[in-house]
Amino acid sequence: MKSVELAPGVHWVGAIDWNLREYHGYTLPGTTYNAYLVRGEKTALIDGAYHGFEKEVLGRIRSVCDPAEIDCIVVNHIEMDHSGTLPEFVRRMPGTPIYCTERAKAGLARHYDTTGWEIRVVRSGDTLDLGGKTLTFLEAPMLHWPDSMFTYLGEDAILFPNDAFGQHVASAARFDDELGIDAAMAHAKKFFANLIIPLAPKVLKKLDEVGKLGIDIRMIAPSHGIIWRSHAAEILKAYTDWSHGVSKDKVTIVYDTMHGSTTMLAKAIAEGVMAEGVDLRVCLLRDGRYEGTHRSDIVTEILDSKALLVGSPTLQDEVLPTVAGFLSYLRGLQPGRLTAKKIGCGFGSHGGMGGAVARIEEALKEAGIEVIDGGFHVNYRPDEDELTRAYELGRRVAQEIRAR
Ligand SMILES: Cc1cc2nc3c(=O)[nH]c(=O)nc-3n(C[C@H](O)[C@H](O)[C@H](O)COP(=O)(O)O)c2cc1C
Repeated sequence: MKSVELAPGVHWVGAIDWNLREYHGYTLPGTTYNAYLVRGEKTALIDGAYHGFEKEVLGRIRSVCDPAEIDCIVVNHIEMDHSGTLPEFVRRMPGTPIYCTERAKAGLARHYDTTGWEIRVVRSGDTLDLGGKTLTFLEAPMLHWPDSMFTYLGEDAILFPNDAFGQHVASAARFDDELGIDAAMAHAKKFFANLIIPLAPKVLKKLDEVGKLGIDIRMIAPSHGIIWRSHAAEILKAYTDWSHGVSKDKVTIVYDTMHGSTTMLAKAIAEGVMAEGVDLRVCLLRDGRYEGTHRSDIVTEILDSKALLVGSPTLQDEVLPTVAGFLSYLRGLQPGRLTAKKIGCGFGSHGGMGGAVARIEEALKEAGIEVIDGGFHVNYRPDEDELTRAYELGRRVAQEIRAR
């Protein structure tokens, strides 16, 4: 097992979960659980990994020092993908002080039997002097759990922000310049779209707070994925842009169908959007017969789209289950919390009663999307006139976003 040096006395000692393909509703090509050793006169371990990765992390630590030499453990976030190794580490290193926030202390006790654990609560601005290396703590509540905090290593200007700026990717690359900036940004964007969107106002506030501290950030070492060594400024800017909802003139159409009528509408709308020269993604939700686009990839497309059109036929007075699942996921992510608001509308086919389009538009509003155009629905197969009206809807949406 090898560690990877970030700076003299600072090592990555994390674990690679090569085969993880799904995590809280999000598809991923594996991930890493990043833990770091910081060695001054004393040695600190920052974060950990999921239960089951103890041997891997300990093996990497051993390539730097005897685990018995660890003087303290920093828990930036209690979620089990970072704290799962903690019980075993405490068992092996009894009495080792654990530094975390007040809420983390309470949360750890809800996950593990913390009897006898030496937990020391820290607050923003508190420091831990390791002798030649100084850790400063910054509470970051709800980025992304109540217990979250960032740790800053002043001497090397390295920020350990746990999940913030992370990405789910399993690779031999440990650094942004090794993976390539385009791939690193693409993974970071998907992570932001699936986890961070509802926290956008908090991200902007925290970035402002960090900016006012005037600290130098040369490297950002998150708890998942690659370490931002050459492109720290770019990922900071990307987080600012994504939180502000900086978007392209781009429309995302998401739909599912039983017999193809809603597909006909989606395609006619798409033609209208393209006729206006606006960028477009058309995403079929998985319905078992076709390999559709997964909701976690769809929300990544929505992040930088200005408009979202959602289509479904009516099924028992409802939307199709695939569409319902997508809308539920979208409501949770709350794209309305991004500074720039998105526009949207519903469309679909029905057998006379309808209902799906109204449900879609209700859900879009609840997600914070401004609903325009009052919904577009047809009875059974759309005729030529209805397809022309669908095409015109596409044109109108494209014109509207260009005008904004
Ligand atoms: C099981 C089932 C339930 C349906 N329930 C409704 C309904 O509650 N209200 C309605 O207006 N149409 C209902 N329909 C009719 C469909 O909405 C209609 O066939 C529509 O054109 C299908 O669109 P698609 O071709 O995009 O799948 C139902 C159809 C099926 C197969």
